[in-house]
Amino acid sequence: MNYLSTRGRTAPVGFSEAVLMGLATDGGLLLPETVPEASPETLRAWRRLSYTELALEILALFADDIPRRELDRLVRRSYATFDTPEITPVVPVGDFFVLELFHGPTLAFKDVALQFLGNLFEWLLGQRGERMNILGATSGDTGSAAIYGVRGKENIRIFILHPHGRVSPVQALQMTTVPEDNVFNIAIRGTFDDGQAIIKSIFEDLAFKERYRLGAVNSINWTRVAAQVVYYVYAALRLQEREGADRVHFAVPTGNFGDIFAGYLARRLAGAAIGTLVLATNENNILTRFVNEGRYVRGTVVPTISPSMDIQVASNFERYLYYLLDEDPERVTEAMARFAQSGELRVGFRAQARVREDFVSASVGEAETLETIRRVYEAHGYLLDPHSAVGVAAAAKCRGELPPGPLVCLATAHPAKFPDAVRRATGRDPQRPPALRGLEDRPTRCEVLPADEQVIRDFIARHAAV
Ligand SMILES: Cc1ncc(COP(=O)(O)O)c(C=O)c1O
Ligand SMILES: N[C@@H](CCOP(=O)(O)O)C(=O)O
Repeated sequence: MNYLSTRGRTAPVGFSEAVLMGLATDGGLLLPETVPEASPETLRAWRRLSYTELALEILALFADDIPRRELDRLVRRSYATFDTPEITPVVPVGDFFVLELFHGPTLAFKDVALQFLGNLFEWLLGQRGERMNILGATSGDTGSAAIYGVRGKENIRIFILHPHGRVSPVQALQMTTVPEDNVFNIAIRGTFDDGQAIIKSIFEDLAFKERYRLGAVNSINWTRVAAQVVYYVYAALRLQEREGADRVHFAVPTGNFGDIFAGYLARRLAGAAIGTLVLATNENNILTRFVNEGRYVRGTVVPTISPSMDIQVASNFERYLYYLLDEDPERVTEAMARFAQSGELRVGFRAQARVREDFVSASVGEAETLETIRRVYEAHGYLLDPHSAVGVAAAAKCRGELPPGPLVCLATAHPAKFPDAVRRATGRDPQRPPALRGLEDRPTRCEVLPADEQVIRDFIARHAAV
């Protein structure tokens, strides 16, 4: 399988190169040259597979230059760190289902891809006798999941930028209490969008990227998306088996558009099993406005009680745009340049109609999020974190637009990562799982720096392994 850039000016590369390249050399994002489609017979056979077996089948479609035995070993090792053999259990809650994606080491959906990517990086670098300095930006969850994915790995150092004071206290502690000296935390005085813009700009400086052998852990990296496709297919097949459902709908709390883009690809891969995708946003609702009005207009980031979704410029939107603009890299390049300049991007009526076929969308405010946590807890004894609650609330708003069939709401983080919001909603503190106990008692390491690209470059130059 070859990977192409959304901007068309990077020579096609194989999977391993794509993993190491991260951002395409022309500043675009890598995509497989064709999206594989599973036949009805294959989907039926996949129903019998465990999560790890299914992950192997799906990842093998994308990672075809990794020997299958090695891929199998990497997949098993990655998911052995989860606290349930189901990896991503599908749990009934009233008249919908929750897909619990928080059973990995840092209690958020990011672990599903980042445990795998950490092991994959280590293996690829070991094969080549190379080292890597990872550079990432986080609004709270990618950071700790990436750090836990590579902590202590010999040939890797990791630099994570998070917005100072804009992640939850638990998220900050998860990142900054990791003692391994290959981990560097940087709290920038700015937003996640500032951090993401800085890292993309640094990756675009190919001489710097090459000199410091920079790698990406954000959903810039194709592996992130590929590994997230698995749980959509897994949940849909489980419910087809258990409920006799034809098609399963998904509600996805969305920020950087990585998770729902994985859902979009899962539907292309397993079209017969996956129905409508509900794109759920908090007050930072640029994507909802795009789906409902066809205009993608950058706003100011508003801090919310679902801080990991406090994003205005959604990185993976460019990957979706590539398909929307008929896989024409010139049009994507032009559209992205226009957006960078004016902060606005519009698509025509035909494209808008396609968007409406791909997604339904609603934006959810703070009061509705809290009310959803309270209502679901009181009615079903199930505690949602505020991000997952945005998904559940948006799905309720869009219910009339969904054809018949089971609805699965993605639970993207454990409620204990956001105890303040949960307490406000329900009057009780979520129980802390063992992974979070004692965090406050550990020493922290973090550098607070301005959101300034040159300052970040200097920091990397001082601490990177070359
Ligand atoms: C808990 C949680 N939910 C939802 C999201 C949104 O996911 P995405 O950025 O892939 O759209 C994030 C951040 O990525 C998150 O950390
Ligand atoms: N919400 C994310 C933002 C970064 O998204 P990514 O999927 O591109 O890594 C986070 O928790 O950091």
